Amino acid sequence: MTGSQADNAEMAERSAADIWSRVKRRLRAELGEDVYASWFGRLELETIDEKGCAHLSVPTRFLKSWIEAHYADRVLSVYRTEASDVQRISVSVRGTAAREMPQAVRRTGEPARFPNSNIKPIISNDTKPQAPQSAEDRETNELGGAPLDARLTFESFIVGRSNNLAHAAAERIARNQSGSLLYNPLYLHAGVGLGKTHLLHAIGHEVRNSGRRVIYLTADRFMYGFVSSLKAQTSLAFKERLRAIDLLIIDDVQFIQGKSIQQEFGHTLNSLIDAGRQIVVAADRPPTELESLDERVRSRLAGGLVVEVGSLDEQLREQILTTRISGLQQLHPGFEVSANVISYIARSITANGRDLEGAVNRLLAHATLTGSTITLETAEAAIRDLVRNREPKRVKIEDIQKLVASRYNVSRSDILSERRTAAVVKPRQIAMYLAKILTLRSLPEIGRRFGGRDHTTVLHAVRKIEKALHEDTALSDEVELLKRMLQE
Ligand SMILES: Nc1ncnc2c1ncn2[C@@H]1O[C@H](COP(=O)(O)OP(=O)(O)OP(=O)(O)O)[C@@H](O)[C@H]1O
Repeated sequence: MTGSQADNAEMAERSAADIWSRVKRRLRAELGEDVYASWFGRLELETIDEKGCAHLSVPTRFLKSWIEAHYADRVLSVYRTEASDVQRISVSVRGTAAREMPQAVRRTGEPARFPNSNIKPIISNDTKPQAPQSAEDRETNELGGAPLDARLTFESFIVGRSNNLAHAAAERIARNQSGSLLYNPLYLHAGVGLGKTHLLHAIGHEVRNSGRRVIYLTADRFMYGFVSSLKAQTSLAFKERLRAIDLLIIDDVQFIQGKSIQQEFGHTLNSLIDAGRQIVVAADRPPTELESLDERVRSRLAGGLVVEVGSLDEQLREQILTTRISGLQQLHPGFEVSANVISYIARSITANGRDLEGAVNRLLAHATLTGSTITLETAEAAIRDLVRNREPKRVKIEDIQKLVASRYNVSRSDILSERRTAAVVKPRQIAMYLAKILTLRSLPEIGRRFGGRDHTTVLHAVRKIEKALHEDTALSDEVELLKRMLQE
């Protein structure tokens, strides 16, 4: 590198760092100190490549998947406010970043090259409308709606035993032109990566293609839209606009928080339903278990059709893999994956659709980087960490009690006892909270396992800790650490 090239690289690096500081400042201002500290405090910029992808990194897989699932759109849009040439972002786990970004020159300002550029970044501007085309698009933008991903349609959704009811209900609603509403709201719930968001987007596309007005919001976008309209004293206009659309889709409703926002959410639900507008929501749990939501909102959500999307069985996993691979083959004609390899992956990756997608991307990266055929051995090596790291671990209530007791210097029998001193109450409540979120046990069952307590005591503990986690960053870090230790 010549002296002036080095100077240019240094300048580019400095300006990328300045922009990144401004992006972080904006995120902090928009999301508030608590949310920022919990999720973005350790987010770093690694590099920006020549295709305009900002490669960010975090120290843990957990942070990566949380940011991807809940804040990807927001980070991209804030980034683009500061640097309009940034087209997309990708988040990796530090330490694995080098593996995932084989030729990126990290933090140098030198352009990076990505031979496997067909591996989709988590959110790309390509899937967004480039410029508002219509009044409807403008309205969607004003309301802070998220774009619909062009890949997530009914055509690309594979139907099996575990999701046929959800699929049928979604399709019925999307194709209903009769003017009378069938199920309102439609409430889909499922564990992580089982296709809820895919179905929501599919409904959105279908309804929008029929000329009706659709807005797709994630819970945080709903909260953000409402809070910023309040700040700008335009909340009435916001509500009116929201009520004027035909279909409101809200993803991840379990994250709607805050008393006034919940009230507003409840009013919005009521007035849209009363005005004959369709609502479709998705969450990671049934409405009865949305413990942090107001009772009236919960019952309104439960008042339509509630459908669970079950886990993907092996046959469904195989079909999803086959469809994804044949989609990619249109772009990469040489990308061949044998039936043996597909069934090996379908047997090995059982957790969710997102991991299946990750596995296919790994195979493609392997094939395009090495140019070699994918054998069972290469597939096994390519997905090894996905299989090992992502397999959900069964957490036992007893282990939770033991770990929390030792962390807080009390005994397990203290936790099970009737003692009510602060030194025992707090760890007991944390242990109950962890039991609720890390195991499939019901509240009454957890109560029984905590010295024969009533389920309302458990519910109280869960709510108390959930609230405290939002207010106390140190506690939130502490609980996060306990969670990880239990799942490791
Ligand atoms: N039945 C299916 N057919 C095709 N693809 C599927 C199916 N189920 C899941 N997927 C794919 O799996 C990935 C994860 O699905 P999706 O994002 O819809 O999950 P989710 O249930 O919304 O999870 P989360 O709660 O984490 O947001 C997506 O790429 C999706 O297209």
